[in-house]
Amino acid sequence: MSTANFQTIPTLDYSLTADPDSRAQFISQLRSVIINVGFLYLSNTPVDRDLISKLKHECIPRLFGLPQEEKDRIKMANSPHFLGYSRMGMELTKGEVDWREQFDFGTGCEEERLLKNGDPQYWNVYGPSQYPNEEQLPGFKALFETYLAQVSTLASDFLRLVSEALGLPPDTLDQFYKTENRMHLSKIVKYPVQRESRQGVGAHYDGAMLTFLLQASEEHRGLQAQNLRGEWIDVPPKPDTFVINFGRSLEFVTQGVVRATSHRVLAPPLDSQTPRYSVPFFYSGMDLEVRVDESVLKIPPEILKLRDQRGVLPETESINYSEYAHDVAGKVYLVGRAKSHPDVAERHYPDVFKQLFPNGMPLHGIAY
Ligand SMILES: O=C(O)CCC(=O)C(=O)O
Ligand SMILES: [Fe+2]
Repeated sequence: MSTANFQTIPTLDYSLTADPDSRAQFISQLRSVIINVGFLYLSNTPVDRDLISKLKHECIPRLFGLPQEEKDRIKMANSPHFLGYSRMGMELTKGEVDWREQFDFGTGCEEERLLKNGDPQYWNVYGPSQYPNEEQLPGFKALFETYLAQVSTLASDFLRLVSEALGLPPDTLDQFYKTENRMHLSKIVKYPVQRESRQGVGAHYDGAMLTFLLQASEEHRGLQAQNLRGEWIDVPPKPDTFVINFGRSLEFVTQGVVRATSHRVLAPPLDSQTPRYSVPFFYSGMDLEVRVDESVLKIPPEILKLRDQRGVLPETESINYSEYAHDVAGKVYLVGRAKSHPDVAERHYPDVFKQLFPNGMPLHGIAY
């Protein structure tokens, strides 16, 4: 199947997992993909198609069409949990502006967690989301929460398939997700046609073990993944699929068997008539105290051999999340969020901000 110098992204059919014979075929395809590509389309998932259609065609355009003052009312700078609305130009990747407007939402965590003196600051990364007023966007909160619940279940089931593809018992990776009250992060993103630069999102790795991406504008390319030769390969929207990719935490615990693949988004070209919308869901609610570098899994030699045959992962243009080599997952998450959103960090985590930005606020990270 796919090789490490992939030119296209493979599609896996989730319905194969329903039957024991075809399930084995699925697991073997998944094994090749996690080792060599680190990106796939997943078709025939149980996530409700009507729900997705409503989200794409009704909710998302209305969400971005809200009056600016209602969006600013729920701005991310209000939230120590890095949840809420970010205007265009408020987010950085590798210190450069990402030209996207977005809402960040978390799953669960309706209540604020009350921290006591001495509790680690990163416990505060979980907390309530900020939703627009119900009157302004009737039904949106309920619909999006249902969507997130369905994708969370899919992600948790998919993680078991990954364990099996690694030649391990299905529940092996569940050990990193034991805490009851955890939060997964999702975003609803708009990449407008714009003139400043083509950086929709700069080259990066994701941190969470799994990302489930809904490409919500069928007419737009833009997402690209980097193969072993360093070439940027298009990941165009494919109807009725999710794009799945794997993050640095999973790469660490699997001794590099699973590829965390560098990716980026190009903003729509100037002759586009429409913006590009997407909805990434990060299976990010790992136990905050986990040190992934100390939790490396014992992987059967025949699987390690496949990794070695793939070859060494090259330097890519992505550099982020190397902190997993020495920090607990909660700290890595906090630092990652603070680098992307310095204005939020300055307000809620001033000492983290000072460490990361000793020369003060980067040009475009100023709180509005
Ligand atoms: O919008 C997309 O298609 C991907 C976004 C992404 O890679 C991210 O937010 O981590
Ligand atoms: Fe990403």
